[in-house]
Amino acid sequence: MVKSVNVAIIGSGVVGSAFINQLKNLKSSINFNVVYLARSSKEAIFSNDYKPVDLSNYKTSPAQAVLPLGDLIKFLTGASRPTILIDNTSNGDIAAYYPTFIKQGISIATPNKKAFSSDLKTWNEIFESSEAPNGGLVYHEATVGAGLPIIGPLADLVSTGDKVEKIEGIFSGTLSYIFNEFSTTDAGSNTKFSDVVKVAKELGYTEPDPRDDLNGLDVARKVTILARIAGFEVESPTSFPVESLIPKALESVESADEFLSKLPDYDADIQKIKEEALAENKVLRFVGQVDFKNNKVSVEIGKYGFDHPFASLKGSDNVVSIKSERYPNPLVIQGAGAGAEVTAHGVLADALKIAQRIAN
Ligand SMILES: NC(=O)C1=CN([C@@H]2O[C@H](COP(=O)(O)OP(=O)(O)OC[C@H]3O[C@@H](n4cnc5c(N)ncnc54)[C@H](OP(=O)(O)O)[C@@H]3O)[C@@H](O)[C@H]2O)C=CC1
Ligand SMILES: N[C@@H](CC=O)C(=O)O
Ligand code: NA
Repeated sequence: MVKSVNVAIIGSGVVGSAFINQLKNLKSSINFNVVYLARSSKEAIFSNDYKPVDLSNYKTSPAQAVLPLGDLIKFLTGASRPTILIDNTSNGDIAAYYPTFIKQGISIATPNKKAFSSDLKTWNEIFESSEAPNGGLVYHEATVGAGLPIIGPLADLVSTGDKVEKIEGIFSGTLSYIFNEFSTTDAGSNTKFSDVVKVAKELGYTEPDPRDDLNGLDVARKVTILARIAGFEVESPTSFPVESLIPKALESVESADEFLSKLPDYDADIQKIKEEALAENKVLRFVGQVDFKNNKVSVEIGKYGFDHPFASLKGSDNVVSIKSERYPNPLVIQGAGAGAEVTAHGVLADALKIAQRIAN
């Protein structure tokens, strides 16, 4: 008999629409029955008899108001099959509801960092609920380095007894792209910082509001997640030093659009820092670090010599180096760390792993 799982998808933006497309073309022995699709924060497609949502025309199909989260849980647990919730939003309220979903036996696959990088209490609640009998499973590989295999391998090292000493890397696809384009070894380059920020947004690398990348918080969230997996009890992503690239005068600007329109006025400031680095034969890179020996977690802009591996990164590449007892020469993982397709495949691969464990 063919095994099946029910799937509820929230969000059809940059990552969500790529996810839906990949799911539509998935060849699997397990049947993924999409019973709920919130295509925006207002509209959802579902029917009370759990009829599969037609993914070929979800953008135009008749829709209803999205279900409040409590009602969504009732709807999903009312079905006879196990359910995977795919949260393709960056919404904090949905993230705060994860423990409730999991306690009700609903599994989660998501690229949304919010739940895993807020307070430590929520982190503990999520994983304790997941390990309890009948708890839902939780996979979140795409919360760090998009589809790159970082969380899985790090968790495997730790669960088999390795001791992590240091994790260091470039964890933002957006900031990698921006600095790879803006701060190069080429003294003749006249690329403007604000122009590259706009391109990074157009390419789908940024958070819905690019200020969440530029203020360092997105990197701080990823560093928090990796530190916690490695056993470092980080209280929150604001409990350690995080450098921001937002000009002081623009900190209180209301909208992302207004911020982007005013950013060119401050190009000269970051241009000066770049030129100072260039005079020392160095480039600027935005780096996160967890250093167990020195009990230090940090997120900051640094200067790196032309021959440093960070200096030759391309595009939106992330690179993470994990130094441990077993890997005194660090384990290094590198590749595209943002973008619709690479993120969606990370989420879909997680959904497949869950389905293989729970489908019936
Ligand atoms: N883009 C990338 O390269 C990567 C993204 N991620 C993560 O993936 C997630 C999605 O990012 P991205 O696709 O770029 O973001 P988008 O803004 O493009 O998409 C978010 C989607 O979620 C919807 N949404 C928001 N709140 C709700 C809600 N309460 N109910 C239903 N739908 C809702 C939005 O609808 P509406 O427009 O109506 O608000 C929109 O469709 C984020 O958590 C991000 O951090 C992770 C790795 C890489
Ligand atoms: N905005 C993020 C998206 C992935 O997490 C980034 O640029 O890395
Ligand atoms: Na990843």
